[in-house]
Amino acid sequence: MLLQVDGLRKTFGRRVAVDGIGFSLDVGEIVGFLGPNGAGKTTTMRMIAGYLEPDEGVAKIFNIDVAQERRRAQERLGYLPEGAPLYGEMTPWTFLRFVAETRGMSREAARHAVRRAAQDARLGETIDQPIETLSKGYRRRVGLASALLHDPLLLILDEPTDGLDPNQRHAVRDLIRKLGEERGLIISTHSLEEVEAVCTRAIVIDQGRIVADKTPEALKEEHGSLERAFQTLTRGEERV
Ligand SMILES: Nc1ncnc2c1ncn2[C@@H]1O[C@H](COP(=O)(O)OP(=O)(O)OP(=O)(O)O)[C@@H](O)[C@H]1O
Repeated sequence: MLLQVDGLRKTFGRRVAVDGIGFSLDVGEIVGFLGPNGAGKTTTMRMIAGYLEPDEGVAKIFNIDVAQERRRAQERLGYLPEGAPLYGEMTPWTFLRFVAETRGMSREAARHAVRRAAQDARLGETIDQPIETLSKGYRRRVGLASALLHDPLLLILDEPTDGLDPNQRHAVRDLIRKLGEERGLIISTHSLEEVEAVCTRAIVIDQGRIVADKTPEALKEEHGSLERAFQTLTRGEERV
């Protein structure tokens, strides 16, 4: 099993952000986290990626407990946070080399890893262009490439197509599908169309809990459409 999550729980003050989330994931699966604003998607992803400690529960990547052996677990996953920071004046090449070296790779290994990640993220000609001059779509690909540098089998992407125009969205979705062939992916999205287009499984989260975990087709069949499923399964109350 690539990823096993059991009973994850996180509170911030009196607010329960994640309230007992559990699921598992295998290679070849692309899981979409769906849910209203504030449902707990990002908090769950951050706990799985080892950037936030759960109050309760465990996440294990290839049986490695993320909270107990954070570094070993993180070597096996790539995480693209929402609005990941990039250094605008650097080119993707220098930025990715920098990230690879801060990850402890030798110069030679870093060069090799950057070349492969740039190829996997389809950076093409933009590799030598300052990041601040790139379109949002290409900047997102630079972020993706940085998550792919160490060739992880698990990828966690927080709203990877948010803010992109339809063409760029299409291109990044193609990329996600391709990456998902040999890896396990979790993406969060507010786009039901995206879930239908790329996800093999949809996990609907509401108020910190999983309220559905099935294929997009099964959700559609049960509720008539994904939109209806979303409306029925989530309470739609606005959270801060
Ligand atoms: N660091 C924090 N401190 C306090 N509250 C937080 C913190 N991070 C998240 N929360 C709260 O936890 C709840 C879940 O937030 P989270 O960001 O996980 O939701 P989300 O499903 O990713 O939402 P969105 O779709 O808006 O990105 C929200 O009520 C949020 O305000």
